[in-house]
Amino acid sequence: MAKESSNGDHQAVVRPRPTPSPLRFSKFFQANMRILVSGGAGFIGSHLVDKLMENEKNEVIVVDNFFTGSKDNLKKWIGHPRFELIRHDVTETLLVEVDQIYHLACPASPIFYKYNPVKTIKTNVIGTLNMLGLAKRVGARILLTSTSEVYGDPLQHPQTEEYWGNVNPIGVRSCYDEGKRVAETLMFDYHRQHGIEIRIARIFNTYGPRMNIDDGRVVSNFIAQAIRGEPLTVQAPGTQTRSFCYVSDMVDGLIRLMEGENTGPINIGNPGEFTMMELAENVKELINPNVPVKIVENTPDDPRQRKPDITKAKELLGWEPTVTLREGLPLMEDDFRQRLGVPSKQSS
Ligand SMILES: NC(=O)c1ccc[n+]([C@@H]2O[C@H](COP(=O)([O-])OP(=O)(O)OC[C@H]3O[C@@H](n4cnc5c(N)ncnc54)[C@H](O)[C@@H]3O)[C@@H](O)[C@H]2O)c1
Ligand SMILES: O=c1ccn([C@@H]2O[C@H](COP(=O)(O)OP(=O)(O)O[C@H]3OC[C@@H](O)[C@H](O)[C@H]3O)[C@@H](O)[C@H]2O)c(=O)[nH]1
Repeated sequence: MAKESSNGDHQAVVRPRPTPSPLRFSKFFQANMRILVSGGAGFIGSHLVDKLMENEKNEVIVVDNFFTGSKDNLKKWIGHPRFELIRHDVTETLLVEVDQIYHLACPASPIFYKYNPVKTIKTNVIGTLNMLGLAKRVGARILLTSTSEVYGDPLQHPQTEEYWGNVNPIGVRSCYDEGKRVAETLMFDYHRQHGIEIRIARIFNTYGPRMNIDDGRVVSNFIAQAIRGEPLTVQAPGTQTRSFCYVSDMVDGLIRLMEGENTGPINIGNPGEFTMMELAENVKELINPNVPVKIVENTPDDPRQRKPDITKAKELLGWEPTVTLREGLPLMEDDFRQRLGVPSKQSS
């Protein structure tokens, strides 16, 4: 049933949507788009919710188990008539009626996804199965936030979507990277077998306000350390690279992917590439030149280089990032200073 289109996208014969509820034919019915965001209390999810809520035609339902997310991230929407927040673990089934599903639920920081690896796999596999089952039942379009980690420790640089990756199946990161690879497989199998409308975003390292202060990822660690006047902990050797995307650019890319006609997978990330030593130098220069850099031990299987090829995103979504690292870091600093209660020298 599946066809390959000229741009290499897979297109299955889309099955007809289930008949809408009779309420939809009522003259009083307001034809809103009802959108489910799993993991919507987290970092990227809560920014996505803010953007979706700007459109008065959208109703947003967030489900989250609050493992790494928090109600605080959504406090401005709690009680809003177009918004609902449900404490729910995606490894359990969910019965709601929605038109679109953004499926983000999954811990993203290595220290959190390694904390309970079996649970991380269950979230990726059973959680994605449950979301796909829901999409199939109600005829919703579903977007999965996959990751650049599906490329593992990449032997191709920069990474294009055609690259199949170099992933350790039995390592300490496997619960996450192999989990996301299975999640992508499930998405395509539901698409080919059941005609579900799918979208897959391969997200590269994203940063911005609202990241947990103790999230453990490198940008949040360095900014919190610089504000507190502590050494910046560069994990050895410090020559490993990452490409950092500001969260507003990411949200824009995710919505374009959902609204467009391409299944993906599509890389969404900022191609600006930095070594961890260069990132530390930028944070020092912009936030606190007095903090030292301290080389600390790394963790197993840390990818040595990572940079997205975003040709597809540019061509198919008309998307490219607009916020540079040096513009984004100070925006995140303001948010961290507020939450840490440490005003900048100028404002104190
Ligand atoms: N931020 C990045 O750099 C990045 C990069 C690649 C992919 N991603 C993906 O984007 C998504 C969001 O990442 P983030 O950075 O916002 O992380 P995050 O940890 O801030 O958000 C994840 C959210 O999912 C919730 N969650 C976790 N397990 C759940 C479960 N079993 N049931 C219900 N809710 C659950 C958490 O409580 C949290 O609110 C994740 O799927 C992640 O894999 C993020
Ligand atoms: O304090 C720190 C933390 C991390 N690092 C280094 O910074 C680099 C980035 O580490 P992070 O923990 O921020 O994130 P990673 O790139 O390893 O993984 C991320 O990849 C993409 C997403 O799927 C996830 O958000 C996350 O898994 C690594 O090389 C790590 O060794 C430091 O040098 N110091």
